Amino acid sequence: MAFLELKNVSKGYGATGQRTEVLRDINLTMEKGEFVAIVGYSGAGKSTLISMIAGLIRPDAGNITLNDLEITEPGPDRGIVFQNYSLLPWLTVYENIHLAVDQVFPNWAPARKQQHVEKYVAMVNLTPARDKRPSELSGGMRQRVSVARALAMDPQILLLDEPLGALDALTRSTLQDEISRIWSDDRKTVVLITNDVDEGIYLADRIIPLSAAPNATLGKSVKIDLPRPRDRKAMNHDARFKAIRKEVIDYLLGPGASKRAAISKKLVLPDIEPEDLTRGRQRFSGRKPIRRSEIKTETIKIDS
Ligand SMILES: Nc1ncnc2c1ncn2[C@@H]1O[C@H](COP(=O)(O)OP(=O)(O)OP(=O)(O)O)[C@@H](O)[C@H]1O
Repeated sequence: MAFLELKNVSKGYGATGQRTEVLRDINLTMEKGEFVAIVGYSGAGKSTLISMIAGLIRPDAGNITLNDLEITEPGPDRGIVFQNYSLLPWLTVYENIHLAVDQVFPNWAPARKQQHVEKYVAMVNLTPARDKRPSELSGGMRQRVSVARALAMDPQILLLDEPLGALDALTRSTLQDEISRIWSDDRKTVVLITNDVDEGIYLADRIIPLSAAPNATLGKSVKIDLPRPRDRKAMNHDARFKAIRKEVIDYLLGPGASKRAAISKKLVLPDIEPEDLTRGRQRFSGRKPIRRSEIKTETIKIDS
């Protein structure tokens, strides 16, 4: 029995006549403790997909089960980290996490709650900032609080919806390292939504491309059999890494994608890292978000 299972899940928005079918026939099974990255175009329906797993929205067709129980609403068994932090601005780092712990473990003694919160504050290296409010924190620190808050609720599965998307490149790679370390210690089941193919390969056990909407669907799941802990720089020269990246990008740029691109030239492609980071122009100089208007599929060149 799979731990998480999505069976023939479809979802669209809008009334009849103006309706867009965003996701079609999504099938996914995950084992407990697995880290799966789903990578796709902007607007493909990644947030829609993770929101359905979170129980925030319901599929139009198909069903989603966690531990063989159908997901029909949000629950503490699923911890979510969004791109926009979603912290309470009037509470400190400690208090933001404590509030979540209070909700999930109301019967714990105060000392146990305190110890639990301190553990997760320390796990994300925020002990020196424990009494600061979100406005006093950098974007990376805020996202660390979000990760700590989600983990402190001890969910069965962690849903990461482009958690690093709003961060500068250097902070992003630091947080990738932290997520990787925390996952290695904790072995939670994780679904990571990202538009960065390299980020998915660096962090996950499997990476699955999502084609562009409408009717976006998951492509072939690619196993990431690269040893852990992974070395970002060495990985760039690894033949297996290049093969995985090529397979994912080929799917995203494949015949279906180019047909759709011919209809809409405004597709935003996933971030693609330069192969040699010592010569890389983008990662350490701060990768800017790609604007739709800046990118046309036919101008993208991928080194393999
Ligand atoms: N509540 C909604 N009502 C109507 N349309 C919606 C709604 N939510 C999302 N959509 C549309 O569904 C499509 C997929 O959106 P979604 O946010 O899931 O994509 P995404 O892959 O997460 O995009 P991004 O990477 O840019 O965040 C988009 O065209 C979006 O405009």
